[in-house]
Amino acid sequence: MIRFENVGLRYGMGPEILKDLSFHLEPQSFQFLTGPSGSGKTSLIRLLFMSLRQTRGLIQVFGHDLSTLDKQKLPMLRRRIGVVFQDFRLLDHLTTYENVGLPLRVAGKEESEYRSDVMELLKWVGLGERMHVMPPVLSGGEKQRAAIARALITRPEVLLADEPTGNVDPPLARRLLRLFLELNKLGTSVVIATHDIALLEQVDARRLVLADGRLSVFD
Ligand SMILES: Nc1ncnc2c1ncn2[C@@H]1O[C@H](COP(=O)(O)OP(=O)(O)OP(=O)(O)O)[C@@H](O)[C@H]1O
Repeated sequence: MIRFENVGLRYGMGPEILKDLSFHLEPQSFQFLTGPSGSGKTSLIRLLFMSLRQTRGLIQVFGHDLSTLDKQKLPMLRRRIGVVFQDFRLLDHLTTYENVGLPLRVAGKEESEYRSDVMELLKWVGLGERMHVMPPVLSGGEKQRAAIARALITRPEVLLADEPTGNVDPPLARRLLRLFLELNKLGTSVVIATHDIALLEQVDARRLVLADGRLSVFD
């Protein structure tokens, strides 16, 4: 589904922060991405989402080699990947409902086509009662779930989540984890970047571990 071969990354003229990364994200797989602060988890998520270009090596996404891909095809590939950023990136002037529906609106869909899907998804993440309020009045955990719902509304084949439990208490973190596992059972490949040990210990899942720029994979 997504394949890395000897991928390296440096920012500008700085040192190489990711070195010789080689791994494969399989369809319907579930994995944690972990490693100390500053080890490059967010950078790797950005490479997977194609919002950052590798400085060397090969990245194949859904069978397309990114170094030779026509740039106009990027949005089409990105639509198949959902991403939850560490800072949520919700639009404060739109309601929760509108934020979650936005990816479909941008893709040219009519509201009547997606209204019931958005409402159902918001209920699934426990925000059924909060859909008409603006993000500034949502709690950290509610914002997190709104960002997750927005990432899922396009039914992506891969979900990337960067520290999705960074702003929530342990019971909510467990609920979010259950949500990701449920999503994975429905067929989505899930990558959760985290250094939350308590979260990692709850599931016996594949681990991608970054340290000193290198990646070790524990199946
Ligand atoms: N835009 C950038 N320009 C230059 N250096 C950057 C940039 N973004 C990240 N870095 C550097 O790359 C390294 C990896 O950062 P990254 O944010 O990917 O790590 P992380 O594992 O996600 O960290 P954390 O767990 O603290 O969020 C760090 O040394 C960081 O300073």
